[in-house]
Amino acid sequence: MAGPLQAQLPWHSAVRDRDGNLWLGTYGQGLWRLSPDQQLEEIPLTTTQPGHVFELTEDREGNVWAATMQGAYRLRDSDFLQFGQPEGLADPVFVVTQSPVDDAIWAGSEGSGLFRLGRDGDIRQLGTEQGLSNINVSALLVDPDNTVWAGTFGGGLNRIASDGSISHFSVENKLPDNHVMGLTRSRDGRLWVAANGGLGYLDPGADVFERQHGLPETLLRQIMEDSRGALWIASNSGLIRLQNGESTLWDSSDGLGSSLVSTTYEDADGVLWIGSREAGLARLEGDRLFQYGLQHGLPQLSVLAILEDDQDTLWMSGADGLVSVPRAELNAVARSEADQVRAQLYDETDGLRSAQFLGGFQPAGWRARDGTLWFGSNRGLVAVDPTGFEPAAPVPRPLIEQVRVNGEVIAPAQPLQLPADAHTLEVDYTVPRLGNPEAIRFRYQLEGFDRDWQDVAGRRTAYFTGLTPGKTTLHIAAHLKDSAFDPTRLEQQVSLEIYREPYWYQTWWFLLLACAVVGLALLAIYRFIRHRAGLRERRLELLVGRRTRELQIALSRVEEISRIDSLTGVANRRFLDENLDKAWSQCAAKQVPVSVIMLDLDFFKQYNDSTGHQAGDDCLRRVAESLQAGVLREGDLIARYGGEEFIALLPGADSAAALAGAQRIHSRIGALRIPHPDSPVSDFVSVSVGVATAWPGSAPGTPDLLMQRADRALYAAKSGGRDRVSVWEQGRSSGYGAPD
Ligand SMILES: Nc1nc2c(ncn2[C@@H]2O[C@H](COP(=O)(O)OP(=O)(O)OP(=O)(O)O)[C@@H](O)[C@H]2O)c(=O)[nH]1
Repeated sequence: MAGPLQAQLPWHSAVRDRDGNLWLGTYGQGLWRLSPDQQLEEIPLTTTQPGHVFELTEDREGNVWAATMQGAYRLRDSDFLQFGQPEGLADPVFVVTQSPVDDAIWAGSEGSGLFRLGRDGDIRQLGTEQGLSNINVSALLVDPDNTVWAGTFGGGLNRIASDGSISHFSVENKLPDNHVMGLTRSRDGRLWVAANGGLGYLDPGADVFERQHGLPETLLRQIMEDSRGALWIASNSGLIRLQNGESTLWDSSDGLGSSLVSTTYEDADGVLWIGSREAGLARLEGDRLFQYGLQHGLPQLSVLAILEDDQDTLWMSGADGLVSVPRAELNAVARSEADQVRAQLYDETDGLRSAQFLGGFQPAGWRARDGTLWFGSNRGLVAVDPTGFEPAAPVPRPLIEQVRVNGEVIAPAQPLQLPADAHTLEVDYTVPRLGNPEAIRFRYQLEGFDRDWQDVAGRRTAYFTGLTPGKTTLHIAAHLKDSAFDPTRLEQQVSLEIYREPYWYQTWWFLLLACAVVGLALLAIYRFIRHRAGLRERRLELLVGRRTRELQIALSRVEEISRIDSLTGVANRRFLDENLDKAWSQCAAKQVPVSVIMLDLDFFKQYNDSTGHQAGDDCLRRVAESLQAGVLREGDLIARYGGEEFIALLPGADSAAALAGAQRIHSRIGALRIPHPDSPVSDFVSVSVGVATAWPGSAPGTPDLLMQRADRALYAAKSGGRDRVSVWEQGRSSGYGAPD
């Protein structure tokens, strides 16, 4: 420390910062800084009060903090050297270059003429009073002999000799136009001038400009000679290459994003970089043109000056700030090896007085011999020392400052317990970073709520409504505004576990219960339906059974009806016919005889006539009853054969048995003693009976033949006098029991 300093300053506090500066806080005499090269300067504090500095400290980001009566001051060196009006220069600066002889920086301003910044910090201004043709200096060139060429906007070209004398060139010296935009000296010694509407050149030693023909009629801005000797001219109609007197134009039809080309730069590999006012950066390698845009990671689309530092990083000034991007990354994108570059954008939040740089004139930026990069901006000259450029301090983990539920502040516990009626949740967070808080960007994501990270830029509150009950986690991440957000960088994230109580109807046990109740109800409904279906089935079965039985009864009734004679109740003729055939075959099988008794009421016509038809029916019924009742053996069949004629079928009965049966029948009917007043043979109803017997198993014959024989025997009984029994015999029928 300098000895006298102690005596001069009543210092009260001190701190040595990371750059070796000693900061001294005094009582009543403000804040002072002693640089490592022993330069002492007062650091102005914006206070009207006497400068009492009680305490000094440096934070981990390199900010120096001074505690004063009026509060705390944060003091921080800008990463940029700036020369504007406060430093004795002018705003705005169009062009900047450096003398190759004395390293002085020359700057051309709009409205304030030309400035020279000497290495000793001396600033000299040249205006019309010093002989400059115009105070809008729009093009600059310093020759190796320290001759300065200053093109102006409207006042032609000034040549400032090393002795300070100024001479003018204008359209009178065949300058293409008095609005000069670009200046360069090609390797053959020619001075080229790009002007509004044309290109001209001044050969060494000549006093009159020559016009370069064959170029498009447009606003020409900058001229650059590349390593192969071709001239490249940035213009408002595209990029023009002039080689061997021939011009070639690249414009938007060739893939350039915009035809408003503002600048060009050739890198060490011979690749041409093209800046445009509105469409970003393009890269031309041979014939291959690649246009970069925002999608490739460029933070802005205006590129007004392109410079390169020793680390092969391109620095580009634009309307929204200064961008740095490694050239290798740009190459990788152009070769499809990467999608995006990692670009840094510097603007007011990084300490720039204005982020609006100026371009279109030559040179809009200049790389000084010490590697410093100079740019013209709206607020003066900006110098960047890329080597001393500190990378941005890493962004620390965000901090949760406050949590509000339904507008009420609650303690931010882990996990955060929220009541069931938590309708709104607000979480305030920040990053404990003391320098440039605007450079921090935030994102957050609520698990199960946000599908992706929400980009909330600089907002430091997360707001949620309609939180679902149960557990979730809020993740909050911070990153620098220029660097791409990387969700895997957990060291830049903080997480807050949240548990929202469910309402009783949202609890698991209630849901379980509800499920069980619904399940049981469904089961009950199912069983009820099944029970009903079973009942109906059984009822149907019963019904079907009953109907079946009824049907069977009806059927058997029909069957019975079909075999019973309705008047007398004995079998009818159809049934007899069926049974006759059956009895015939059975008797044949058993080798037994079969007999038929055929009987007919005598003079029944007369009976009907004398007693009436009803009495005739009754008579027939009584005869049938008598036949049915015990006259025959089991297996015998009585049938009404037709009218007043009956048949008795006697399987197994031989002729003797049949005759005996016939006689029994005859006697029983006679014994009924039914009066027959008109019968010539008896006073009572009588019958004539014919009997026939056959041996189906041993003698030839048929049932029909048996019936015919019985009929013939009956006929014999009738013709024999009636009221008698007649047996069929071969050749004749014999009569028995006829009344004499
Ligand atoms: N009341 C009544 N009469 C019947 C029935 N079937 C037939 N007859 C009558 O029986 C009579 C049969 O008459 P005929 O064939 O001439 O014989 P018949 O008078 O008995 O004289 P013979 O047989 O020669 O003794 C007819 O008058 C029929 O109308 C019946 O079901 N009911």
